[in-house]
Amino acid sequence: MSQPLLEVDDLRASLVTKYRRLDLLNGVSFTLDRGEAIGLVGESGSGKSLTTRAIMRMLAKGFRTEGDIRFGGESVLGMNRERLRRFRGTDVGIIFQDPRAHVNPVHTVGDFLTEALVRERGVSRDAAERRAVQMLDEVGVRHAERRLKQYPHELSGGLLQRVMIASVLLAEPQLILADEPTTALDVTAQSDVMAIIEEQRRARGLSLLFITHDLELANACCDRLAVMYAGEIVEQGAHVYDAPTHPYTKELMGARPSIDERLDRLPVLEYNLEIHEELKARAQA
Ligand SMILES: Nc1ncnc2c1ncn2[C@@H]1O[C@H](COP(=O)(O)OP(=O)(O)OP(=O)(O)O)[C@@H](O)[C@H]1O
Repeated sequence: MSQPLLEVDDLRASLVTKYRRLDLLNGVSFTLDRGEAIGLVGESGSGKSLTTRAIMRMLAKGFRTEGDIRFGGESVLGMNRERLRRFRGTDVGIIFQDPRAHVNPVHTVGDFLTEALVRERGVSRDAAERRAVQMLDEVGVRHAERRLKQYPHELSGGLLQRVMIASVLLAEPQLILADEPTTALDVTAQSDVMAIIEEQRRARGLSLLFITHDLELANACCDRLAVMYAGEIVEQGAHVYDAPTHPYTKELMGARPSIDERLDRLPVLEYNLEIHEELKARAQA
């Protein structure tokens, strides 16, 4: 069998202060193959974001990380500063919940999209702009050339999230890490943005680590689910949604929104049509 792209093995994170030690991740283990999507699901505070920050070595000072994280067989915890920069900037693309918190408000969309290409890859400004326009087009941003001249505050949240997706794809990563990428958006933008991430990921054969509290959305987009509770993965696999075994997963299933709400939120993709048809039939029954 080929080696997984990402291996997380007995990951532990604790916050150590002068007076106490808080164990927040208690032995998280999972693997992600090339081209595979895994949904890391759990309620607020279960440890999803800490897990992703630990993978990216972005935990704040005071955290102690133990365990093993390998990317393409290489230890992430052993990466030197330069390698870590490439890991974060090129190997892995991160899409965050709130795009506004991750763009410089005084830089244009064009500057944001072309900066890394020009500075890190030596691409000429003209060529970088052409690539940016093409990528915006691919993620469904119309009037792309005009958008390059605009500032983030001139764009809606959904549009800005598409710009973030374009910027991630321009770096040609192998893994996309999406941390609640649609939570801050309105319902229509949510399903559009998720559909774009999914289309692009599948077209490019990328792996996806999708962090969400939304079990249904994760099930619609991912090959496997891993359910987190209190800093641990309590259950994982391809059949978690259809046949949950852990009481906490069953509880999460019970807390799902109504069928109508669920229909609105799911991205309408070809491979999801079956789920939509089933939900519609149940709504009409
Ligand atoms: N800097 C910190 N100091 C103290 N506790 C922290 C810190 N960061 C996270 N925690 C705690 O770690 C636990 C896991 O947090 P984490 O942010 O990973 O949860 P989450 O599942 O991503 O939730 P959410 O969906 O709300 O982001 C929570 O109990 C949180 O309060």
